[in-house]
Amino acid sequence: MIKIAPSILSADFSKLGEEIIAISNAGADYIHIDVMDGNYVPNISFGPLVIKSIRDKTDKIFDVHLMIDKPERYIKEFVDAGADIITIHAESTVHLHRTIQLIKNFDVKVGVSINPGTPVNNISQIINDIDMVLIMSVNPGFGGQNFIEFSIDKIKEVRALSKSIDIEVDGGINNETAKKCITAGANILVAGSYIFNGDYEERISSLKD
Ligand SMILES: O=C(CO)[C@@H](O)[C@H](O)COP(=O)(O)O
Ligand SMILES: [Fe+2]
Repeated sequence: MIKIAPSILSADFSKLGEEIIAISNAGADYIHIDVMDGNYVPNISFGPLVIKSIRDKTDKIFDVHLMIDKPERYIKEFVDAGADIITIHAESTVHLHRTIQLIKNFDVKVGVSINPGTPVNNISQIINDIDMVLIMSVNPGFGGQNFIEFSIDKIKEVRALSKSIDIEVDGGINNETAKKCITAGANILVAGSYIFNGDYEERISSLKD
């Protein structure tokens, strides 16, 4: 089953609540929430207070993608804000294994993401401890970038390590790149600009098809 996770980074922030409701009604499986600290990535988005304020707009899974340095400092805040899945970057913490255990101690799922320049090998040691691998198919920080083609090989590599793990792909996803990702073994697709720049329902079903 392919799941679609619209990234609200491309939503209209002036009416975020309405956007969450619209994207949920259009068939989103997850709501992908990009948290950026202006340090780990060269952009600043929003934090737990904003997430909390939209939590009651939908029952969909809140898929929180933390692009922040030392995410171990804020896990409790994101759990309290309503995160269902918390994904941290392998490059963002010195103590990856410890931070994974910290997240697992709360009742939420844990994902680990790797940037385009990070080899899959960097997460082979912890892959059996986590629920999801998030392959970044652009350099993190901004929506609307072009898909990096070698991400396809990385998806295949992760799928070879685990038949059952969730593999999410994030960055430059459209109906063409989606096909390649799914064929390579991904089962969750994040899409921001592709979905929010069109008819939400049509775009979500074109990704699923
Ligand atoms: O995490 C990120 C960017 O760092 C993403 O979730 C983007 O928001 C995806 O945007 P598109 O590439 O689909 O426009
Ligand atoms: Fe993301």
